[in-house]
Amino acid sequence: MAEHRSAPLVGRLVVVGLGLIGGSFAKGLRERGMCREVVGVDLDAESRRLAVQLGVVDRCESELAAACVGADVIMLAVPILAMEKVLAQLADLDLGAAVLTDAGSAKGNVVRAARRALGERFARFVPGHPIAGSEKSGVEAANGKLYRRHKVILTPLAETDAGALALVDGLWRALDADVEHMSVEHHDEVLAATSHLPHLLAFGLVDSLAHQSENLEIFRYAAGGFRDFTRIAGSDPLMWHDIFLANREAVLRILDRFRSDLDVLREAVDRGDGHHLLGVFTRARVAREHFSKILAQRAYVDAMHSNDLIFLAQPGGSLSGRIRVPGDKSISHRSIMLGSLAEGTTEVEGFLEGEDALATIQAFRDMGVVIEGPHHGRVTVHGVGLHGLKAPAGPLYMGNSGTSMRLLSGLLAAQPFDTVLTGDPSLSKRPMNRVAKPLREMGAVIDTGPEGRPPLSIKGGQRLTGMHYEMPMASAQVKSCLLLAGLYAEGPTAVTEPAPTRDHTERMLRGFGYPVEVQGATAQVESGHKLTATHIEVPADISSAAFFLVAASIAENSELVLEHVGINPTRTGVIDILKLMGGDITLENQREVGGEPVADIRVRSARLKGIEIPEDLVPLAIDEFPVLFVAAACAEGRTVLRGAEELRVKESDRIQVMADGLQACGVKAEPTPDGIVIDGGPIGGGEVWAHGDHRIAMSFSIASLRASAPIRIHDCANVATSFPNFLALCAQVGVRVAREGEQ
Ligand SMILES: O=C(O)C1=C[C@@H](OP(=O)(O)O)[C@@H](O)[C@H](O)C1
Ligand SMILES: C=C(OP(=O)(O)O)C(=O)O
Repeated sequence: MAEHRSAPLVGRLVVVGLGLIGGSFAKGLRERGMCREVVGVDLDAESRRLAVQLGVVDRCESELAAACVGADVIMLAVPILAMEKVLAQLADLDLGAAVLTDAGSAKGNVVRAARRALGERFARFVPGHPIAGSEKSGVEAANGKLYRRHKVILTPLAETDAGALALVDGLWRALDADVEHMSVEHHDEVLAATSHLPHLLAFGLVDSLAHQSENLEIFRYAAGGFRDFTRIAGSDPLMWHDIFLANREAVLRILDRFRSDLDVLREAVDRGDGHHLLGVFTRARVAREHFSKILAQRAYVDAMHSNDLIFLAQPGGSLSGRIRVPGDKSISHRSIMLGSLAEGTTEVEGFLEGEDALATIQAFRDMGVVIEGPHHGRVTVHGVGLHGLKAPAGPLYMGNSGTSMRLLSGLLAAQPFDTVLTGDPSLSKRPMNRVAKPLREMGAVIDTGPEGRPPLSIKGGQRLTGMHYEMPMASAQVKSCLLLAGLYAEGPTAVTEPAPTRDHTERMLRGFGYPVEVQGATAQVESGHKLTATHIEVPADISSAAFFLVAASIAENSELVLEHVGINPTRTGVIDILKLMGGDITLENQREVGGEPVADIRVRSARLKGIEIPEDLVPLAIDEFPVLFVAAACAEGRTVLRGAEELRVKESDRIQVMADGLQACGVKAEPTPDGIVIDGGPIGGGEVWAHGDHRIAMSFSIASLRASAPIRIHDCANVATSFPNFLALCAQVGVRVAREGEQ
């Protein structure tokens, strides 16, 4: 590959210290033609000889003074405790307008030394730290690409010259590093925690075991954990000795904090407190997975590309086979919420391992609940009882999940501690007054962002009073929110809905032994009872199955069985609507599992026709409309939807976004304030935008089955919120959609 070359940024670069770090900096800039000349200085003659031989530098000098003549940039890459001496030597030289920078792993002491030594010239010193260690060392290991996609932290001070900073920043960027600027203090704290403390523990553990063991015999058995944990104890002792002396204050602060956590762990082991241990271990494991993802992304996601995950759907195809789509999202959320508030241990099976349900798990972990899993859909929730939640350390992040935020707001309004609920950009646009207002009527103290949007700040320690609330819109989230608040309120809390909505909360409360009275459109609870842990089997999500119900209906020669799908009558609107359109759908093997009806659903290709969708079916199919619009586009004649304004406040404005996408594919689709009018006809290919809405992304993937050319769908990452294995199941049954570039 041709090396990327540009006009030289600097005339003469001097690199002091030709180890891995300095050598790689010199070599990378030299290879890219960023300097007219690169001069190396090192005390070691062999390093100097090798540096020239390996093309790391143009020439070498043994004396600092000789090397620095005419220098434009001087990089100090010497051991950190040698920095002070080199800086003092530099102070005696005439450096003209040269810019100085360094690559030391601790910044506080280098900056102090530089300020002392350089006087006026301190403004031309740009402190830096490339985070790119390697087990290799020495100039022989110098690698011009070492810094590619690695973080480089610059810690400029108030007096640092802006031009000098821009120059050093530009050099690192020329090496494809991700440059960040932060304060000296922040740098040293962060590095003490993420790098210095782990090294101290690794060195300390190996040494401690080595001198305790009489004959070192134990190391013969020290495979796995020991080897992994102590890999970094193989690092350069002299270098680390320097780092700990240089960053002493920050290391001591983090070490003290860790020591007190370690004491708590010790006490838990001593007391046989498995609950505490499990709490620490499960939280740590999730945190570790989270970090690994962040780290992996750094390695694979090119900074040039944004986060736009594109699905490319190829035209045509037919479906066959039997599949089970992932667990029901609504039921998964509730299993964690009620399991956490129950007394005893709740086992959940079939749990949705999608980001929305994981956000709910994380929120309860943040409030001190020990939750094991999910592992292959199994989750174990160690309930803390209705009054056992603890104050979280920071805001609870709900990601993309409206259900998490709205249901939790009811529960949190009644807790003794304050909470703040935040979400991603999509959730941050969604209306929260629908829950905040009635909760305030019950005595809750809640602040929202502008126009009733997140974040929600909920004040703890309020006494809630039950009430009878007539909901202005048919929303299971609002109903559930108020019922959860009602578990803590004085007197009965009743909610009347204008039309039936999903009743998973009512069913599951009963499953946990909590009395719920339902009369007609009104559900009522009263405080003073308790939840008792139970076993929950989550059926497959009919909202996810819906994509395949439509897919197998519109694609020719298709027959598909969707196994173990939840067919709670408050959720089956999609089946009713497809049947009204002429769909060939049969329910087999109907049964009840843990209080929820379940069936295998067989669906075959059918000639669909347009219909006027009965308004009473709207709340029963609320999440399925995006894909039902695709069915309408493939149907003969006109389909009209009314009374569905709620679709405008989901993860996206689903009426507008679907209309835009269908139109882009040549379909006649006219949005109305509360619905849409779609005339069935041919579907072309096209470029569409999912606007971060999982259901839009999946709907256009399905539309491709009847398209005449590929459909390119932008912004699909959120498919993982509800249906993480969507693409794999598509491939399994014959829908030809994949991430762009992976076909
Ligand atoms: O209670 C629930 O689990 C849900 C209720 C519905 O929202 P609304 O109550 O806002 O209609 C639905 O759209 C959402 O996906 C899940
Ligand atoms: C509306 C949805 O979810 P939520 O409100 O939980 O974000 C959905 O999944 O379609």
